[in-house]
Amino acid sequence: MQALVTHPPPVTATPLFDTSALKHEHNIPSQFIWPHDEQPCAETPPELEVPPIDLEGFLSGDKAAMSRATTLVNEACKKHGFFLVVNHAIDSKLIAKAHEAMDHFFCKPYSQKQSALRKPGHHCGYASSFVGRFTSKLPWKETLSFRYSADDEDSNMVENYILDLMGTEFQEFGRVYQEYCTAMSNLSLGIMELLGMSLGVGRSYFREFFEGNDSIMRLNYYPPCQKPDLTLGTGPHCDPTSLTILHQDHVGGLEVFVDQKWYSIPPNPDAFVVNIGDTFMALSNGIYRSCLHRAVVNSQTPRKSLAFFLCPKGDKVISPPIELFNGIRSQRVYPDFTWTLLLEFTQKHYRADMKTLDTFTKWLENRSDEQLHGSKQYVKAIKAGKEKKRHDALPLDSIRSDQKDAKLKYLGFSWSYKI
Ligand SMILES: C=C1C[C@]23C[C@H]1CC[C@H]2[C@]1(C)CCC[C@@](C)(C(=O)O)[C@H]1[C@@H]3C(=O)O
Ligand SMILES: O=C(O)CCC(=O)C(=O)O
Ligand SMILES: [Fe+2]
Repeated sequence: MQALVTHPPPVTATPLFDTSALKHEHNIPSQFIWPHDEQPCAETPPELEVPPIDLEGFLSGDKAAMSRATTLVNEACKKHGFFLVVNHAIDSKLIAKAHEAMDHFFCKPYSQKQSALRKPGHHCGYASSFVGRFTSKLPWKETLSFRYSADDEDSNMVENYILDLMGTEFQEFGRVYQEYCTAMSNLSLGIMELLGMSLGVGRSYFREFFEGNDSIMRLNYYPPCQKPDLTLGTGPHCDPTSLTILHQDHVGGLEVFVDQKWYSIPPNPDAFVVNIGDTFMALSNGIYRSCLHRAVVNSQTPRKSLAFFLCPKGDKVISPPIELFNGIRSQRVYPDFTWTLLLEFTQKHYRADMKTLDTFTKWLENRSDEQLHGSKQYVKAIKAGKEKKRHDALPLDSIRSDQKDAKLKYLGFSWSYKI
């Protein structure tokens, strides 16, 4: 398992990588070169055949359209956690303005973008190739991330954040993304109705769960790279968040891992790419899969993508509705947790990849043992097999299927089995 704590190298040792400055460089710094088995395919992989979901049809209440949409979403989310949404009613002019605003920011000199620099351990702000955060397998991208809250009292959070960060020159930028994030939040609630229906828990369950969402908007800017077969714009990962609504520009580069192979997702300006994240996989009790995906770069053209990461309020307990572990799938797959804790895990302890949720579960258990019994020595003794666990919690894999009601309680999360 990867080291849980990634200490950034001492400031003096951190070489300054501005991927935009490196776009013509043929001699790529080694920190950007990925291990051979993770490097992108030499040829663009085949396109994934994904039937687009007609959201307007579903929301209209037309029985045939609703049935088709719920069936397609159920199949896609059980198989790979990815689908396309069309007829989404998002104004194409707003999408175009969001892409233009992005160019306005990323074309600024590095020194100006640096004023928005992400602070260590925090997810908001500007990052370039994540220098100082990771020491290898650096992503070939620049990003700008900020929070969006659907609560009324925070109705201008995005606009105010951007104004504070970048000044009045970016006032219009802030207005565009305030409007764009509000549109994404409303779109995601419609998709939550669809997911609720497709899982058989009703239209309102997940819609209500995410009404007051506290989400993340991320702008991805991928400069050209002269060694696109050795680097990655975004490495293979599952989003730790609940649902991602992504709009990619005309360039292409998003790839999804299905049936042990990578597939490319061709750009479609009229569609949003939607993928299930780790948190919704837990909310579905593992019935829907968190989508494994990555982004490749090219040697000619910058690529941009707008990613809206739907997240619940930080303190809501991530626990599946009982209907999802009271029948066919009789056991809980993941423990209760909060998004605040999982977000902290990805920002301070672990680089999100395709194993984040499993690693997080183990981290929670170890952390709870330490907290419960207050000693690292205890955990070390457990690991050395010198001591039995002094509480009724059993590791997930040792739960016997005949257990009627094993209550496993850890600090920070709890789960119970009703079999
Ligand atoms: C909560 C988040 C962490 C990341 C941004 C959002 C959702 C996706 C995550 C990420 C993109 C997964 C791949 C690794 C990562 C470090 C990245 O390449 O940006 C992740 C983001 C992050 O931790 O900043
Ligand atoms: O840029 C893309 O197409 C994908 C980006 C992504 O997966 C992410 O930001 O989580
Ligand atoms: Fe992602």
